[in-house]
Amino acid sequence: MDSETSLNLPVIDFNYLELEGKNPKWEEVKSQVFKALEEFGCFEALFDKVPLDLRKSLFVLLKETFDLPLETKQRNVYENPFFGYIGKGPRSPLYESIGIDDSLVLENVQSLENNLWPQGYPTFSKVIRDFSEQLSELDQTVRKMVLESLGVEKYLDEHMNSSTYMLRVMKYSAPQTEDSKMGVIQHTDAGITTILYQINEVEGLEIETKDGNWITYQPSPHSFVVFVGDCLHAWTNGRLYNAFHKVMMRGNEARYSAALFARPKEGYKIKAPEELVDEEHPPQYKPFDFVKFVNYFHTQEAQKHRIPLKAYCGL
Ligand SMILES: O=C(O)CCC(=O)C(=O)O
Ligand SMILES: [Fe+2]
Repeated sequence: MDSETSLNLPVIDFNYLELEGKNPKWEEVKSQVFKALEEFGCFEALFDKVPLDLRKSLFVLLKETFDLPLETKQRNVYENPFFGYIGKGPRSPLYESIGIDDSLVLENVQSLENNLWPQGYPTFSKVIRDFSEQLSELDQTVRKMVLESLGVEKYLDEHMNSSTYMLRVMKYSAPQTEDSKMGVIQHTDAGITTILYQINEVEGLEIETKDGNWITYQPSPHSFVVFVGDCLHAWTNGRLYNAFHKVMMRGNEARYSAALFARPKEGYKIKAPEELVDEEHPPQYKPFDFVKFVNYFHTQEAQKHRIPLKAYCGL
């Protein structure tokens, strides 16, 4: 691939898409989605359904949230690596985040709200919930298109019902001159899909192509980045690619982002449907439980491997 001319993510327009029934626009977008996810493992989605007001409110709220005292944020620390507050660490000294599990359910967001603001802050919960719901719509559209493209839409209900969402909001502090610029080290996302929104227009996200070039994503208030995670890569028996990505900070402004992660529910075994396994496509992974895989993913042993999923259950 010519590294000078092709270093842009595919851009796919989800505006004016009719969701009901088969129509030419749906088919056109669907084929763009599948091609992008096969080749790049991700794409930039134009999706104006999320109102700009909501995005602006989210920015204000996240600044307020991360400006709270560390002790307040740390009231939300749990053993489970998905949940709650993750503070700056030796491997990612600029990064902090808060994970809100099942953030489409208002009560879940409210319990975080009450922890952060004991006097209450209903706008926080409403904005987080509404934003999560809008992103989940885009996610469901993409996953429906993937299953249709593979001719396995009969599994759509099972596929959707066996997954759950978490919204993670993130802040990357601006590096001081002598700090490393590393925001998040290169990784693939472990779950099914990720819909990422860069809240302020501070660059930083970089995505690796199959041939080892890095694309710098140019943030825009109108676009979201959709990623295939390890579980969808495995479920499609390797047909969809799971791209490495990382965050490198530059400049002197903090960066805020939010990501909706779809992941399999605990106890659900990820196994490629039989339709996707044949002589031409031999099975690539043993069936696995996501939670057990993530526990492995966080071990030092897993970190030695470029592709932890292959080390864990590759065939
Ligand atoms: O903040 C970003 O742009 C990327 C974050 C990320 O890759 C992740 O949380 O998995
Ligand atoms: Fe990621």
